[in-house]
Formats: sequence, structure tokens, C-alpha cells
Amino acid sequence: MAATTTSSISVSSSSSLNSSSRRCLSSLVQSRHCSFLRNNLTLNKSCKGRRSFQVVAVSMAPETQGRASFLDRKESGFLHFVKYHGLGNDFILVDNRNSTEPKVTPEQAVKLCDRNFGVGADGVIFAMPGTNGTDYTMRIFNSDGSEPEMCGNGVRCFARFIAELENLQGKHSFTVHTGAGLIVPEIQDDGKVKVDMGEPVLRAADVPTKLPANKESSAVKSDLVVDGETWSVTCVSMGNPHCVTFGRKGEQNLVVDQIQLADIGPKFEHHDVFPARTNTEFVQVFSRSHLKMRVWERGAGATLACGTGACAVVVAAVLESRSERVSTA
Ligand SMILES: N[C@H](CCC[C@H](N)C(=O)O)C(=O)O
Repeated sequence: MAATTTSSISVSSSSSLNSSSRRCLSSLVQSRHCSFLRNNLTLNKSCKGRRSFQVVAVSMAPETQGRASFLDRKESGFLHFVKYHGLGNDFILVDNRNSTEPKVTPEQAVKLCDRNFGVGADGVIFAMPGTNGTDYTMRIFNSDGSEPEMCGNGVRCFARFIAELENLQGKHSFTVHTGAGLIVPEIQDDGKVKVDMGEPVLRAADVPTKLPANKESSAVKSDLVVDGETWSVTCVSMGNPHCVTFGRKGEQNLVVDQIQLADIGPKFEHHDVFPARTNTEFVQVFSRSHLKMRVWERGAGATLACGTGACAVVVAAVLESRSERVSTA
């Protein structure tokens, strides 16, 4: 997946601060890099009455062959889906346009997302009918079955999925209702998908975090004790909560490749200062315009990229005076 920075600040996925301090994500969601995994899954009553997923057929459908026929398949009892990823942040996308109820329960999403016994994904995303006049509604279940408000890479995959379902070519944008409000992904002429991720929420209580506000109404470079160590954190919401850290208190240059994410990630995620849990980004600064992040996602664990996380990192870097605001012309 080729990430395309749309600004001079490059993070693991691309993001930019533009003049209205809104954040845009733009990178190639698919074509040569995106794997379209076409599966038919049937929910079977296995032994002891437990539901299990049995993969009926797996094929790497070539780009051209049978695309329309697959998407038109509607056999009852089968879950048809298409798999997308944005910078390796991967999702199972389900055509749910005919119902306001997700076709998969959170419990089934956990099974589908299992990388050993299911299809494997960071989450399941539903393309649903619009709300209050929007074109569509997007809902998402994390791989632990929890439902986040928003997903930056996910909404870009969502846009490509809609274009595929509607057989659209070229530039298109859609109004999408999400848990974080109205989001408008734009498919560019070259296949990249750009999203204005909206205004960050900086008021500590609204992230939400119980950490006291120490810079206007925000929690910036706040002390957070995790497993006996004191970290310096800045809390930002992009519709979903993010805890961004550039290192332990007093630490000059965090080397993110040395972070044991599976060990420390859950301790941040479930820390009692985050009443809704949190996504956590560990950030290494190479320059004022080059940051490297590793992310432990709320409800999904370590992922390869996180769109809302990349935006939160840029906001936190600006709040901590580690980077400049970038205004696009
Ligand atoms: N991967 C997503 C973030 C999902 C966040 C989810 N894990 C949560 O519970 O907030 C993104 O690209 O923005």
C-alpha cells in the first residue's frame, strides 16, 4: 500500500493539518496493493450447538473476473464480504445497504476477525443505509466486538467498497454518517481516497480522560503512571479516544521499535483514567516533519496503521510544539 503524504508531516499513514486545522487522510487504499479476498462463509451449527464459521470457498478473485457476479450473489445463509486494507489496517466489508441492523453480531465479528480460526481482520465494517439524508451509514465492530465511533482507514476502504458495489469509476465522494458525525470520503482520479477527518476534540473530559486539563482545557504532556513508570501523554479525540506519548517523563528520544506493544498496550488501553478505554500511539521524532508511530488500538490491539491515530499524533505533536501546523494552500 503506498502511503501518500499530503503534507510535509509524514506519519506512518499520511495525514495533514490544513488551514482550518482539519485533518485529511489520503493514501492509496487499493488497486495493486489491496487484496480482494472473496469468501463465502456459512454459519453452521457445529457440535454442542455452538456457532462456528466454516469457510466454504476461498479464492483470490482476479481483479476482472466475476466481480459483478460475486457482488450480485445473495444466497441466503451465506455472508458475502470483501476484504480491504488501508496501509495494512485490514477490514471485512459487508454490504448492509438493505438493513439498518448489522448482518453480523459483535460475537460473530470476533470469530470472523480471528486470524487463526476466522478470516482475520482488525474489524468488520458495514455499509448501511444513510441517516438524516446522508448517502450511507458506516458502522464498525473492532476485532474484540466493541464498536468504535470512527475509523479513518476504514472509511477510506468503505468508499472504495461503495464504488465497487455501485460500479463507479473515477472521482466520487459520499456523505457517510458515522459515530463521529458526518464524514465525506473522496475517491480521487488516481484511486487514492482522501478524507477530511474533521476537528479534533481537545477538551480532556470529552476525549474522554480523567487526567486534569493542564493546557487550556486539554491534557498535554500529562504524567501518566503505567506499570510503575511515568509517561508523558497528550490526549486527543478524533471521534474516538487517543493517548499519544513521545516517551517516558524526561525521556529524550523514544525508540518505538523497542516498545513491547503486547505488554504495555493493554495497560494504557484499560488504564482507569480512560473511562472509554483508549487507542495509544507511541511516537518517535526524527524531525519536526517526520514522526514514526506504533499503535495499540482500543479493541483491536497492535495494528499496522491507524488513520484516526495518525491524525491524533499530528495534533499532539503540534500541541507539544514538536511540529508545526501545516496549512495547505
Ligand atoms: N484503525 C482505525 C481506528 C479504529 C479505532 C478503534 N480501534 C477504536 O476503538 O477507536 C483508524 O484507522 O482510524
